[in-house]
Amino acid sequence: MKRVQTLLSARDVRIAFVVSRFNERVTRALLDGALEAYTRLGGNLEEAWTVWVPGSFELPLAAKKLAQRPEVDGVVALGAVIRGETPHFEYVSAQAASGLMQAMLASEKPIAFGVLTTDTSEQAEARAGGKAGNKGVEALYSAVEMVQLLRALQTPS
Ligand SMILES: Nc1c(NC[C@H](O)[C@H](O)[C@H](O)CO)[nH]c(=O)[nH]c1=O
Ligand SMILES: CC(=O)[C@@H](O)COP(=O)(O)O
Repeated sequence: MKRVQTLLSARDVRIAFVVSRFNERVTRALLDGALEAYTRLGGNLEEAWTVWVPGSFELPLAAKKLAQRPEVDGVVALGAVIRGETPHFEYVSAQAASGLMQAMLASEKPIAFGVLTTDTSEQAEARAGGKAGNKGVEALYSAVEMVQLLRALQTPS
């Protein structure tokens, strides 16, 4: 049985970060976690793109453009969509997720989904470095692992 074993390392993995400015206090905490994890894995922040967009609805377009750059191996997309009084939450969160998936498949580069979709601000803060962890860190780990996996799969066995 063929298997792929990857030791998580970002030493030669160039990750770009795209972040929603909406709910910036939460999204900056997601970004801080992701950048710290990237550094811890050996990533070079000096060469890393960090791009801000108005909201999560705009993440897919910027993520796709970054993924299409030859010097980018993978993208981490970070946002916080917090339910309000109207169905707007459903549309923003669903299209952000769908758009990022389409961007990943079109670019054939990993685009990690680090977008919180919560009912309350408290739930969002708990997932951005609080008691429920940091989804930005999880998204970074996913992006690095997928870059390494795709490289292994492209290497003749
Ligand atoms: N309500 C939230 C938004 N709304 C803004 C949209 O993402 C978009 O920027 C606007 O509709 C203009 O196109 N965005 C979030 O990221 N989080 C929210 O809670
Ligand atoms: C997710 C959203 O767009 C939300 O913040 C908007 O709030 P509201 O539904 O009260 O307009």
